[in-house]
Amino acid sequence: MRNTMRSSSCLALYAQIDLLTEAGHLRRLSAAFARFIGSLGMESPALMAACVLLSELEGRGHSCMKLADLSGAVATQLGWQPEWWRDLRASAGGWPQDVAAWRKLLAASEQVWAVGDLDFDQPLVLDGERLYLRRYWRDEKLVAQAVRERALGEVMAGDASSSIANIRHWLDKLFSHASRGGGPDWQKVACAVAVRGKLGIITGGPGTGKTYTVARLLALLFASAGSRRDSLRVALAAPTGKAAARLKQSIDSALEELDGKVGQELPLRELASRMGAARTLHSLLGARPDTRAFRHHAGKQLEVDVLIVDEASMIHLEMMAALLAALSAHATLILLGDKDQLASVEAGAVLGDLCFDAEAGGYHAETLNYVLDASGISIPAEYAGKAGPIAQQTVMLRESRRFGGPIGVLALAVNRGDAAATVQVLRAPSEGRLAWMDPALPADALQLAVMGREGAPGGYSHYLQLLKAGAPAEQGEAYLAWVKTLIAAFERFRILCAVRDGEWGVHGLNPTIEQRLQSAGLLRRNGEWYAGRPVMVTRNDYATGVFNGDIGLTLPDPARPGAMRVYFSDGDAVRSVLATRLRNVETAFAMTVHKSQGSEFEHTVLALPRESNGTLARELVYTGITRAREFFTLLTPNQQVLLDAIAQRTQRASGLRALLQD
Ligand SMILES: Nc1ncnc2c1ncn2[C@@H]1O[C@H](COP(=O)(O)OP(=O)(O)OP(=O)(O)O)[C@@H](O)[C@H]1O
Repeated sequence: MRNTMRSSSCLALYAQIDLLTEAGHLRRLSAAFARFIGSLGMESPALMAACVLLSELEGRGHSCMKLADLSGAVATQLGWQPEWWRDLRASAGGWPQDVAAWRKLLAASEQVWAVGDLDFDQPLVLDGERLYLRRYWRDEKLVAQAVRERALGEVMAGDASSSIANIRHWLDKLFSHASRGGGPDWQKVACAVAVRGKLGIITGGPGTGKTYTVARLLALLFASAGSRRDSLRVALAAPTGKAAARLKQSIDSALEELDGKVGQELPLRELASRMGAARTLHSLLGARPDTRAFRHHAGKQLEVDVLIVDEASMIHLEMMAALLAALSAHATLILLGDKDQLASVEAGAVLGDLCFDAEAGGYHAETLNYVLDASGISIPAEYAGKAGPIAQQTVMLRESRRFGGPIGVLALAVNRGDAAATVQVLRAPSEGRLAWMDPALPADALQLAVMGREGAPGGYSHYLQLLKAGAPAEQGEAYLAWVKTLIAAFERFRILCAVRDGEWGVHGLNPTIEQRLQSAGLLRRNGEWYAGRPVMVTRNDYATGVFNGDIGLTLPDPARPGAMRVYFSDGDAVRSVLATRLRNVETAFAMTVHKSQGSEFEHTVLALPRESNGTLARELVYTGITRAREFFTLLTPNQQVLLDAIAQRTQRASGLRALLQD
């Protein structure tokens, strides 16, 4: 009886949810989630609608839903058409008027734990004016508490004055040059700040020297470790294998160069040789098949003293919570990343939240005095302020060493949201560095794939011609050297898409590029696994050791005539898997901007779709542009989509920022 009554009040809503799901506007998961919550207690249409919206927002990376957004902003966040929103509201019958009414309704629901009330482990959590899935609420609390404790914790153990003198000695040695722009040397400041506590956050755009700085920070940490120097355990990690390999390579070469500089005083080369390979966060934490739990956690922490994590913008909330739980209180955590890049695909915008004050600085007098003593640098008064504890341990690098020229200017204009300047840079002469195809046709993308463009020739022919020239006759090392050359040539060019579906999405472009390369005589497709097929792994596979986002090239197996293997670059090494063993892969001539994070290509092409779907934002365009090392080409079938994207910032609902600032 109760069930029938319960369901009948929600019949119209469920019918509407089903319609929206069938039309592809809702994830099937969202409807199932709402029904599941409904099965746990009294169903009310407004609660069920809130569940559907919360689940949709989670799918877009939001860790919670602000009740204030239920008056309409949610529809914009989801990129919904006005009529979908209108129909959903109408089918719910009454829609709570305001935040207070929503709070009252949710707090009275037996499926919701209103923080402060008795906790029955309900699946939904109402914290102030935000509604959460319980695990995200828990993760936000954990991350906030752990980073605050680190930032507020012990600074400068031992005899502080002698420690500071030692830091000053080493910083002067490691940063013997003057800052180029005449302003403070933020790289030196970043090292001083990071070495004083258990948390250091270094953010900055591409080429601002994050890795350059962290190599010096590492030397400084060794130098300040005193008698513990020889046993200092340092681990390097990043969200993807590729980013981890890049981090390791850059740190190794920077330490090599520094070794000459520091001389006998610090056996840097020897200390660095004990560091081991950089790992993905999954591998560092000990991911296990078929479970979200890691081998390392609060009860079995990582055995490291210093953990350096690159590309931190890609770390999602759940991963950051797991990482912080697994890191002991005595260990130093250094996060590197570009706060303005796209946030993780999964929920959370952790680096963005942590770096909220990074641009302004917001340094307390205590921080300013410490930096002056430890580095001799007087941070200008405009960066003084009253920001929270995390900001005191955060430094933004502001001068790009590598990323000057038109691409750098374009990235800055987009990052500022300056549409006029963006169009101006795109239209200005750039000696071939930049090209803007507007309005673009899919044929332009195909042409770029086959031969590049004027000023940036090649496209995918770079590696396909090498492939055509053939493998060396010998197997073994000679074959692997050839594979490495091919992978490096493939990595020179890439087409990035803002979306997955449609003619301008990866699903549309990949098959047409394949066909075009074939008709140009650059590819010989004979079946699914043909020589030269680039693939991206779409799901972690522990059996074959390949992970979501890994990119490999399909090539003949030299040991087995007729068989194909997929070769993945692994730092300096190459590993391979028999092609037929790879189950979750897709062709990767075109890939999404999201998946391109942590990679750079000599020539990057960014293709925007014809229609704005409301979710394209500035961070996506900025991330796409900053994947280009030498040449950038923008394809816009409709210029307005670019302008709309630049005008829109990704605002992910999260309570983390507020928790960090308390
Ligand atoms: N202070 C400096 N003096 C001289 N060269 C520098 C300095 N800082 C950075 N560089 C050089 O600038 C280039 C870019 O630096 P680096 O790779 O560290 O930047 P990054 O911020 O880590 O870039 P990415 O965003 O690609 O990770 C490197 O070649 C590096 O050696």
